[in-house]
Amino acid sequence: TTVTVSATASHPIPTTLWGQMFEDISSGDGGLYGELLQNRAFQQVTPGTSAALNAWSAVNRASISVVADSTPLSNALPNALRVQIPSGTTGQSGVANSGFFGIRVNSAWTYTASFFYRFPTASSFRGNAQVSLQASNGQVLGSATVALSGAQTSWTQVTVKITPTSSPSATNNLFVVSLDGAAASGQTINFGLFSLFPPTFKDRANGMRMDIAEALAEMQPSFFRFPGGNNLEGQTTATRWQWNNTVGPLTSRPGRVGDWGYINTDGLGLFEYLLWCEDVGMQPIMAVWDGFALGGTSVAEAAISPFVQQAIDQINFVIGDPTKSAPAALRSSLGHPAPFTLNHVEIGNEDFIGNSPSTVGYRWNHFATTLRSTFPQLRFLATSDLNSPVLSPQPQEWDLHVYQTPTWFAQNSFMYDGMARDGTLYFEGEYAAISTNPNDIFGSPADGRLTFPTVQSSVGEAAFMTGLERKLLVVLVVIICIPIHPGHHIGNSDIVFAASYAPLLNHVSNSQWTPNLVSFDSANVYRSTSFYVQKLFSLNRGDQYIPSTLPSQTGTLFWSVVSKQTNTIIIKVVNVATSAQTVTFRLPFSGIASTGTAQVLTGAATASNSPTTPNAVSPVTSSIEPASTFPYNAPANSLSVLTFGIN
Ligand SMILES: [NH3+][C@H]1C[C@H](O)[C@@H](O)[C@@H]1CO
Repeated sequence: TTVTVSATASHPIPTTLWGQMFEDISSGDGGLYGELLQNRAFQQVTPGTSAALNAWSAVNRASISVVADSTPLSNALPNALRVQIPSGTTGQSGVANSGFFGIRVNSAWTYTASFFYRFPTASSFRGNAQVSLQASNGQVLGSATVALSGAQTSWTQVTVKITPTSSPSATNNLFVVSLDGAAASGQTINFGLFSLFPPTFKDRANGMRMDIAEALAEMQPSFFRFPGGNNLEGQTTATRWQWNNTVGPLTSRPGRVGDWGYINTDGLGLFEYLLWCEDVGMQPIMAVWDGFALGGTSVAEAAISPFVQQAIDQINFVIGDPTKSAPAALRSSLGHPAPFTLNHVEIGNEDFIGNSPSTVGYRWNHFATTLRSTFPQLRFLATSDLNSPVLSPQPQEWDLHVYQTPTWFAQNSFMYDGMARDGTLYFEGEYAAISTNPNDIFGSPADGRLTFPTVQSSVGEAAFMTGLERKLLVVLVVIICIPIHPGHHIGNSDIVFAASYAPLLNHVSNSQWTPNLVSFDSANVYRSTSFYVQKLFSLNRGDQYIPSTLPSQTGTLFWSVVSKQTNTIIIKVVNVATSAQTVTFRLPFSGIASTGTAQVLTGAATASNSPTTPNAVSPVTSSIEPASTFPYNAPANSLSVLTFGIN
């Protein structure tokens, strides 16, 4: 295959092209969000049930139960953990939390632990609670003490620091709050809102788990879509994600039953998402709920305006003027008086699911009409099927999703070339090769579903991504006597402004969806082969697109050429075949450097990075010798990023 590369760029590469899609799908609580305790505040549980005690256990004969406290910690957190220390107990007695399928104990870290407590009945008890991290055999790995008083009948919070003395490799450790059984014999204490945080990314209070945050930041994403995805929608209108329930003190956050089968604490809330975007250098692509819940209910047209108002308030929390808007004033009071960066707001999620198409017409109309007139500087994304039904007002931007086979992705890198050129922009908001079975994309692993990305699925995605990066061949309508300046183009600009793999992140011990870009357990982060593809594209995105001979749409070799600051050329070559192939580039540039680098991701088609083989496949860097006629031998199942200087 010979590829002729143009001497001049045709388009700028949108700075937002590569980024991340996030929702809490075994990825927020117990994952990116730094809180290490599961069910820390007994949110959304039914007192007296065993489910209410999820992740909690009694230590040394204490009797424990979740109660609806007669004087609740807050309106948002009505439940308390009642602990009764039995009479005649010797040794430490109390409660233990097992975390999210484990708790990593690291002696290099200082943990911050806290809880609220009150004595429902005043007592003469004065004594210490021991707050500790313990191995499963009871060995104390780190601990601190805090004085409790039986005179304390109203809620009060205590906080301690714990620096473990060892770093066991085992993660089946426990967080324990206990009292001396003899001293506390017969005492009853109510506890609420426990918390255990390790150090966080950029040391943010209520922040992100460092190793996961660092892995995500390593990809240098330019945007972050949140809060969903399905998890925006709620199974019912009442359980939808509501921005105002996710901001302010944790005692004001009731949590919600999420859309992936577990309770969300909403400790990772709108303000944390926005600070996270700033910390990583991403702009938000923020969704607002648009009147459809996944259980199938749509808000009636006549009842929709309060929900439109809630979306206005959510947007004003992000960008409003604190002197004019209460939500903006709330943002300011939380420490961010300046507006956050926000350019794109998505209205709903997947408004093609179930019966949502039957009501998306009026729902979109009300949300888009009102929001566009309220915030003319923002662009709003539709997420229904493209122009089906036809929406009014016409969407400025669409979020399209595709989950398919590796072969589909390899053969559909021209998907956007046929899109109408009418100024509409596209966000490929969710895409991933998730199954090798075209007849059962969303099936089980036994039926072709991937548990982790494989080299084959990742390379298929890479082929597709060369198409996202490539802009439509510019059809230059030469208008007589209007000189076309080199580098300028008329008729068409890039139409894909953003793309993100989905889902981004999952806990391997409790997945709701596979495969994912990054996986983790309580102590490790697993970067998938698709993560490396995303990272290679993101870190080598260049700033100008350079046209070249088009690949064959159904071939097995794909490429895209970009330039960076005019003096660097980056060629991405994808070979989805199971044998190596040579592609010869005809390079018209002057001053081609004699050496350059190749970063190559390749391996056996079914190879994956996983907990058992965490580093099976990662990019390997070697040198290349580019020239005006430059043959490159692309390995089987590979993405190669070739970089060299020109002048
Ligand atoms: N069903 C997928 C589509 C939806 O938007 C996401 O929540 C799911 C996983 O990425």
